[in-house]
Amino acid sequence: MTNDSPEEETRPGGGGGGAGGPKSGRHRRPNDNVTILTSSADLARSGRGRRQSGGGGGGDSGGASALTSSLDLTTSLELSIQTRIFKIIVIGDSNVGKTCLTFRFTGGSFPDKTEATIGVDFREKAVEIEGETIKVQVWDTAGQERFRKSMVEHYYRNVHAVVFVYDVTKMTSFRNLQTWIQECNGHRVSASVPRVLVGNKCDLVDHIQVPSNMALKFADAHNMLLFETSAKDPRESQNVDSIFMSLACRLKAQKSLLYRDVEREDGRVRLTQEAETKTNCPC
Ligand SMILES: Nc1nc2c(ncn2[C@@H]2O[C@H](COP(=O)(O)OP(=O)(O)OP(=O)(O)O)[C@@H](O)[C@H]2O)c(=O)[nH]1
Repeated sequence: MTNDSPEEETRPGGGGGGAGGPKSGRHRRPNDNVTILTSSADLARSGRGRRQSGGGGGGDSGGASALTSSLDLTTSLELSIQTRIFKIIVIGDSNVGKTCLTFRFTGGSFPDKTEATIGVDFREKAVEIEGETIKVQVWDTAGQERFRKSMVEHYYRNVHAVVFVYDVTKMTSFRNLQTWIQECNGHRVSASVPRVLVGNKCDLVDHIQVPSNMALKFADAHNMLLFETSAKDPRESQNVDSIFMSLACRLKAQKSLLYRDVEREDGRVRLTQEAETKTNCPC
């Protein structure tokens, strides 16, 4: 808690480790076709956000005004419904930096001060991928058992992607990943839900306990991509973005879970589940 392309299935190879330098191609940076809209204001500006409806115009007759309001409302409804939301949960031991990573992605900075997350904190960011605005809803979960036990069911319900985080300077946080994965599996998260592994605090180069090759082996064994990064080091901010953007790209390429299409029938709006979507997301 603060005070405050689908990813290709082929895993890039190579070694290398600490923050800052080239990361052996393990994580990919967002392609130029991917735009991050930093706030809900951006969302509105992009023409996809909610529009204000109602409020009669100067010379309109009552009927025309009502019709305009009705059309505005329909348009507004369509636009808001058409924005897909991807729920991504961030899981891992207490103190590994889950809050800081989510803060870096959604707020673009490193929080001055953090406290243990209680339950869950939600952070959201609108991003544009191949011309579509998508809301990435990040669930920053509590690492401490006592702050999470009543919430666990909610974490995994309708989740679209899972980010497992460990602290590269703390071997126990890496060893505990097994438990986090078991918990995730225990909540019947589908195999089609993408998972990634994140080693955080790479800026602490003199204190690294988890070698990159060990983490890579673990990631391979669990069919996950590995990102080694730092929420603190501003030079790593693009890599932090890449964690979430790669997932968003991959999710966009999959069948949508939340997106609903709007169909009109006799002037009425009908909501239907979206059919399979095919994209060529370049991420
Ligand atoms: N050096 C360094 N410190 C970090 C980094 N990320 C987080 N921290 C520090 O690690 C501590 C814990 O960070 P949080 O983001 O609150 O950890 P958390 O995983 O959310 O913890 P819980 O809410 O208890 O689950 C804080 O003191 C952060 O300042 C990083 O990349 N580098």
